[in-house]
Amino acid sequence: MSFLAIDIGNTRLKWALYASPQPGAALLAHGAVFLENIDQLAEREWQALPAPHSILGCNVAGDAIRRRVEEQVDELWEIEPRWVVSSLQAGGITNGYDHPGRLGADRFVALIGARWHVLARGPARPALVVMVGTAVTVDALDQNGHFLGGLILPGHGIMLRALEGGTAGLRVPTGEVREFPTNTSDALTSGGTYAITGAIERMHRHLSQRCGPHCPHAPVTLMTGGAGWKVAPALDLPHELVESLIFDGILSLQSHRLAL
Ligand SMILES: Nc1ncnc2c1ncn2[C@@H]1O[C@H](COP(=O)(O)OP(=O)(O)O)[C@@H](O)[C@H]1O
Ligand SMILES: CC(C)(COP(=O)(O)O)[C@@H](O)C(=O)NCCC(=O)O
Ligand SMILES: [K+]
Repeated sequence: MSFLAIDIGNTRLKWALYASPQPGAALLAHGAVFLENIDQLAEREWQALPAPHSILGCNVAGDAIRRRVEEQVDELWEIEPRWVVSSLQAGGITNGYDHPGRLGADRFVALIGARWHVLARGPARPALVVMVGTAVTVDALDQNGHFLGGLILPGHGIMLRALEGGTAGLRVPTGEVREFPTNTSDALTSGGTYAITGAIERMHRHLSQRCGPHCPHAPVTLMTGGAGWKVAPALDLPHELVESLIFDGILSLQSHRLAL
């Protein structure tokens, strides 16, 4: 009953083949390709994979990309991939967005993955769910699994490209994160990093204040996304890098679906 999970972001398509559609299932294979290379998935990354029994994906890169990925699946297997659509509730969370269907599917499954991690470890507690990708999202889940809301801000790459494009003097190599940057490269890298960590620290404060009085457990901060490792060292909060968070959410959703 192997299961293929697909996460399509605005920079890369990530995929993971599991032995079965349950959280904690054995990981058989996984990979990531930049979006410009998705038309080679069938003849490269997926070519030697055993046919999965089911496929569930989340996509925030638009319908054209989704159709191109479906063509790659069709080239290899007789399976219709299913795609996550954000909704009012699923996988143990409730969605407080004004229009629940408009929450990015990757954010939605990351929240479900975070809820699974929280409950797998012990008593229910709030969670701050940070995804550092093309964009950065900082989402707040209360101790009951209710999504309170979240921030969207530019990822490092977009910030730097915006600054390069909007100025004459900021085309410089990447620098280091410093408390008091003394050159352009360090100033840009530190500015971008602290914009991201500052937003995370601010949302952590909001969530702690919201849930503090009647929740014995402080929020847990779970970070994921391709650039998470770059930001984590500068974050002034206890946190955990969970590379598989989105896939954990997709697995949880698929297991609920099969349980219905
Ligand atoms: N191999 C890589 N090459 C370039 N950038 C990478 C790589 N791996 C991770 N990144 C970083 O992670 C970001 C993409 O992360 P990812 O989580 O895949 O984004 P998305 O989900 O938006 O597609 C890039 O903007 C870059 O900062
Ligand atoms: C915010 C995002 C662009 C993040 O995408 P990513 O950085 O993972 O490519 C994506 O979650 C999205 O398109 N959201 C829809 C709008 C919203 O969530 O409000
Ligand atoms: K993402």
